[in-house]
Amino acid sequence: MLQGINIHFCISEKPILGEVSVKLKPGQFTAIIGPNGAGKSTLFKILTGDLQCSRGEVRYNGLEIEKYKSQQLARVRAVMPQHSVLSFPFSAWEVVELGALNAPKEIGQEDIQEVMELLQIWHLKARNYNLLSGGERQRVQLARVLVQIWKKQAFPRYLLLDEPISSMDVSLQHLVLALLNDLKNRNIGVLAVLHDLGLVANYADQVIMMKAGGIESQGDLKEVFDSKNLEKLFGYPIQVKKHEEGLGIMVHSLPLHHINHTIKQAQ
Ligand SMILES: Nc1ncnc2c1ncn2[C@@H]1O[C@H](COP(=O)(O)OP(=O)(O)OP(=O)(O)O)[C@@H](O)[C@H]1O
Repeated sequence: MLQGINIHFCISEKPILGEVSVKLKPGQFTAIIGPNGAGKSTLFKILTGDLQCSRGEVRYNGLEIEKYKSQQLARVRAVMPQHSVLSFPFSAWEVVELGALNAPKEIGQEDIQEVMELLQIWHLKARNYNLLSGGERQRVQLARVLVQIWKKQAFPRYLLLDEPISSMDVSLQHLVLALLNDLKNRNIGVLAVLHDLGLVANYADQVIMMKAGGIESQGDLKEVFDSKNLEKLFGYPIQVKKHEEGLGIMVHSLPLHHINHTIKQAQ
């Protein structure tokens, strides 16, 4: 299990996170959602080890993150940050290959090709990464972290992704989320910061709802992901409904002019 226990984080004595505790189980897809500035990326960076919390602790499979050597930690968790800037003109292939540096030795060229084909970026392999589109770059970065954890291991592992599909078109978003769901069978826990509530509703098992540096609710999607909690979280009317023909869950936010109209009618 990946645990964040009583995490506090301050910048120049200003609290950014206060008393945050989260649990991420292997074999589950957990989404972190919440309004802008809620502290999602800060929590994400603390869980990955990129930031140190002021108080509290992070544990991977029971062991404190500080006790792992960097190579050991790379075997237990792979991280895709929100932005990855490269100062060298690496090809897409070379960027994905970087994931193999942190992977067990048996990862081969055929594994890298398999991952790139699954993410539909094999044809981009020789292209300069910096000149790719936003959605193409995201898939290359995703391929890099998938390569890192591609080979099955006996112990639970974790894949942490900060807004991994924000630049992708709708068809690729579904392709990627379905692929991430398949990783659950490899005893991998997936944690993703996501803004698209419709996708969260249909792919996540667990949800962590964050607001103002704290956790509003967390738990099974079926239990916490409802209109009432989402309206409270975002301060905006949001409807969550089951599709009439059983084709998943639909999330709908009314356009602002309809809301203003309804308020005026009620006055
Ligand atoms: N280095 C920093 N210095 C000062 N304030 C910071 C710093 N990093 C984050 N913050 C503040 O901490 C709060 C949480 O930021 P964070 O990036 O974690 O939010 P978020 O939930 O990921 O937001 P978004 O949805 O907009 O990406 C924000 O108010 C932000 O301005």
